[in-house]
Amino acid sequence: MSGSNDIGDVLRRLETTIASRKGASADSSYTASLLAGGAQKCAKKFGEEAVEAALAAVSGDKSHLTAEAADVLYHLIVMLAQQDVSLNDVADALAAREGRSGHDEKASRKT
Ligand SMILES: N=c1c2ncn([C@@H]3O[C@H](COP(=O)(O)OP(=O)(O)OP(=O)(O)O)[C@@H](O)[C@H]3O)c2ncn1[C@@H]1O[C@H](COP(=O)(O)O)[C@@H](O)[C@H]1O
Repeated sequence: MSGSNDIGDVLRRLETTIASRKGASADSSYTASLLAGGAQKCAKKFGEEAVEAALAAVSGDKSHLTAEAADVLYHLIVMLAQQDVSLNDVADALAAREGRSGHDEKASRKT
C-alpha cells in the first residue's frame, strides 16, 4: 500500500496502475492479460464480478460484499481503460446528474 485510503486517491492510483499495464506482458500482469483479451474479456469479467457482488449483498455477508465490491471497482476501471474512458469522464457524467432525482429523470424520458 502506498498513499492514503481516501477513495478518490485509491481509485486514481488504481487507474494509473491499470493504464501502466497497457502493452505489458500478460504473464507478469493480470491486468495486462485482461486488456489483451479486449472488450469482450474485460466486459465478461466485469459482469461476473458484478453478479458476485450482487449475490454477496443478498447473502448479508458485509465483509464478503466489501471484497466483491473491490473486485467490481477494479474490473470496472479495467473495462473503462480498455475503452479509453477515464474516471474523470465518469465523474463528469455523475456530476451532471447531481440534484436531479432519478424519478424525475425517468419521467422526462417518457414524455
Ligand atoms: N485491485 C486489483 C485486483 N482486484 C482483483 N484482482 C484480480 O482479479 C481476479 C478476480 O478474478 P476471479 O475471482 O474470478 O479469480 P480467477 O478465477 O483467478 O480469475 P480468472 O482466471 O477467471 O480471470 C483475481 O485474479 C484477482 O487477483 C485484482 N488484480 C489487480 N489489482 C490491482 O492491479 C494492480 C496491478 O496488478 P497486475 O496487473 O497483476 O500487476 C495490483 O497491484 C492491484 O493494485
